[in-house]
Amino acid sequence: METVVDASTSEEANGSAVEKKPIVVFVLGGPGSGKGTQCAYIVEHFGFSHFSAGDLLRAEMNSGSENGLMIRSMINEGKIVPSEVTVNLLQQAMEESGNDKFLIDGFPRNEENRAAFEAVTGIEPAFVLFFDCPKEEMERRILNRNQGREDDNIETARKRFKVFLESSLPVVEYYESIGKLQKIDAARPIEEVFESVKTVFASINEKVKPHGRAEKKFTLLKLQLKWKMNLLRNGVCKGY
Ligand SMILES: Nc1ncnc2c1ncn2[C@@H]1O[C@H](COP(=O)(O)OP(=O)(O)O)[C@@H](O)[C@H]1O
Ligand SMILES: Nc1ccn([C@H]2C[C@H](O)[C@@H](COP(=O)(O)OP(=O)(O)O)O2)c(=O)n1
Ligand SMILES: [Mg+2]
Repeated sequence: METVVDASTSEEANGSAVEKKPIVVFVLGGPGSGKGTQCAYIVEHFGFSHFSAGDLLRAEMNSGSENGLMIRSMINEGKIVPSEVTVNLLQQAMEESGNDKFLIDGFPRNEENRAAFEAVTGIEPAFVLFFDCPKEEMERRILNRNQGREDDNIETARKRFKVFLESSLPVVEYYESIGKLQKIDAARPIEEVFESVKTVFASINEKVKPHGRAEKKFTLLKLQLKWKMNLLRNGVCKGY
């Protein structure tokens, strides 16, 4: 499988200026495949900021915001929350982080998520990690997770698997078709899975060198400006 790295640089339309772009890695896999677990290790070893779309949605749901009830009912039905909400939360978290290397976990979960993120931020992932795990193993892990999540019950888990097959797998296949997918066998012990993950990151690390402090700040300022311009052009949620 080919690894296509958006090597954090891109040519401007006029071909002259070379701009540093934030590095985004999407982390996909069925519910319970081990995305969050592996992301914690990646953060430790490779200096990324980790944002789980599900965690951000749960925080929003518990914050008493006007979207709270809608988010809760979607999550408990195993459905995917409208991209407008999720992309906003991700964008805000990225802006506030001060980092320019992001692991986006559990996103994009459908084509709408994928297109909205790209339209709003103008960012395409450097590559996409996909944790491949049999359904029975994911089910076991979810039922043993013990994090007090309302959606970690057998009925909701089955609905989530169905949504994963119908809506998320096509996105995984899309990234495979453009050579950006890094598939990892997730049905092994945590340390073994991480060995494979490390190999993927080590091989791209040379090209995805951390930016210096000044560069980071400049990249972030440019990013914020670009997002604001995208918002002006597209409206807050039109064009999704
Ligand atoms: N490779 C693994 N083998 C066994 N259990 C795992 C493995 N990876 C994660 N787990 C456990 O499975 C559950 C789901 O993992 P998590 O990282 O939350 O998955 P996801 O974010 O994909 O839903 C957690 O309780 C976690 O400790
Ligand atoms: N991009 C996303 C990510 C999660 N959600 C909602 C729907 C998902 O079933 C829940 C839980 O997602 P989360 O990634 O935390 O779940 P897992 O870690 O895969 O078990 O959140 C969403 O609507 N859109
Ligand atoms: Mg998770």
